[in-house]
Amino acid sequence: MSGTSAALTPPADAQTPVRHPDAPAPGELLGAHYEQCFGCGGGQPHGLHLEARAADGVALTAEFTVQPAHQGAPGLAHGGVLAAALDEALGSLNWLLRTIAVTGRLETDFLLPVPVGTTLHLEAEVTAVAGRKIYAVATGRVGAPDGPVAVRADALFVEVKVDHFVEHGRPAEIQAVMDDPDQLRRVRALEVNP
Ligand SMILES: CCCCCCCCCCCC(=O)SCCNC(=O)CCNC(=O)[C@H](O)C(C)(C)COP(=O)(O)OP(=O)(O)OC[C@H]1O[C@@H](n2cnc3c(N)ncnc32)[C@H](O)[C@@H]1OP(=O)(O)O
Repeated sequence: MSGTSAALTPPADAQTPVRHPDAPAPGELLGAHYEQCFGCGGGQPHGLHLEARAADGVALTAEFTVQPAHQGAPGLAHGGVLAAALDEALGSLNWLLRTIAVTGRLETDFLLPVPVGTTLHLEAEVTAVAGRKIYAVATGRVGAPDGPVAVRADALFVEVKVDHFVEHGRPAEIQAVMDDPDQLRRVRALEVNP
C-alpha cells in the first residue's frame, strides 16, 4: 500500500521548478556538499558515500552500494539507511536549484528488501516549488537503473539561509568549515542569495 499525505501535495499556485542557469551540466558529478555528511561525505567511514550526477531538468541520478555496516536484519539494509539514501539524493537537488534547503517531510515506501552488496540506483526530481517549499520525489532501484523499484519517497524541502546551520550547528564543526577554503567554496556555491 502507498499514499501521499496532503502536506506533500503542492498547492494549486505552485510553480514548475526551474533549473538554475549555473547548475552543473547533465552527466556531471555533483560531489559532496560536506566532507563529514553521512550521506555523501568521504570522511565518514560507515557513511553512504552516495554519488549523485546531474540529469536533465531539475533531476539527478545517484548510486549507493549497501555495506555490511548498513544492515538492519541479517544481510539486509536497514530501512533508516535506505531512507537516508533517498533523503540525500533529494537533498542533492539543491545543486540544481542553487538553493539551500533542508528536509521538512519525507514519506517513504519500502517495496522490496535490499541485500548487502546491492547497488541502489536512485533518481530524484523536483516536481514543484511554492515559495520556500520545494516538492520532490525519488525512487531507488536494485541492481540497475532499470531494476525493480525497492524504495520510493515523496518529500518537502524548505529553503533556508546559511544562517540556519550557523545558528543550529555545533560551533566546532561550523568553525572547521569556515577555516577550510574548499568546504567554504562548496557552501558558497549553493548560496545564490546570501
Ligand atoms: C551549509 C551546507 C548546505 C547544504 C545542506 C544540505 C543538507 C542536505 C542533507 C540532506 C537533507 C537533510 O537531511 S536536511 C536535515 C534534516 N532536516 C532538518 O534538520 C530540518 C529541521 N526542521 C527545521 O529546521 C524547520 O522545521 C524548517 C527549516 C524545515 C522549517 O522551519 P521554518 O524555517 O521556521 O519554516 P516554517 O514557517 O515552519 O515552514 C515553512 C513552510 O513549510 C511548511 N512546512 C514546514 N515543515 C513541514 C512539514 N514537516 N510538513 C509539511 N509542511 C511543512 C510550513 O507549513 C510552511 O508552509 P507555508 O505556511 O509557507 O505554506
